[in-house]
Amino acid sequence: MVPPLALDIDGTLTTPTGRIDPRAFELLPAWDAPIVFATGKAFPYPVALAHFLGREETVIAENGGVAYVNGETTVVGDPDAARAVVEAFRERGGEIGWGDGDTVNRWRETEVALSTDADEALLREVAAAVDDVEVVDTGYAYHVKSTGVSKGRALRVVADALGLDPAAFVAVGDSENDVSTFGVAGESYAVANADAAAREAADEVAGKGFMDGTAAVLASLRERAR
Ligand SMILES: O=C(O)COP(=O)(O)O
Ligand SMILES: [Mg+2]
Repeated sequence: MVPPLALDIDGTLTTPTGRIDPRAFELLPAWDAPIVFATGKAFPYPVALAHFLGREETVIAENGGVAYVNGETTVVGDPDAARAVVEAFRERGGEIGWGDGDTVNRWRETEVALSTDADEALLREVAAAVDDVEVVDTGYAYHVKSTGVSKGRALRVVADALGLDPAAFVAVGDSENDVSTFGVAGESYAVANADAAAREAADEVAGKGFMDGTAAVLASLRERAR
């Protein structure tokens, strides 16, 4: 039996230019165990991915602020604290950096994400003055979120709802927002493009980056299950 998976999206299932790698559509629909899509993106993104892969919509969004399993949504964290930090950042001249429309934050319920073009030093300075709020750099965005919220915590909630031991999961990811997942899953892999925090936390670093790395991990898990 192949193991259940906790898969990060950006940097892990994508190409270096941020598209979903087409191999996701070959490898994931037939995976014969639960897959949890665990992302920093807002709730609709992993739901849509699962939906269009024909998988159960079992997802962790907003770095653990939102979890969805068996039709039930769990929301944790303090969005007001995160929004207050971003408001103070703006008052001091900072810009979120997504331009008009901002679909990145439109459906976000528990945290705020800023472009990597945003003034990181100013953001960190403003956030440091507020209790229980932190800035997480995924390489794709700066996330302003409650400190207690993490993908790993949410994975415990989701695994419990699925009747699985979190340690039964194999996790694959690429950045500091995956470190908590790696701590909860029984086995963890950082893809080769991963940041230092993810590489350090993972049981193994894949020889290849992005979906090349993830596909190799999945192939070896399938091989082992034979
Ligand atoms: O939204 C981000 O910043 C990163 O998303 P990810 O957790 O799927 O890599
Ligand atoms: Mg990622």
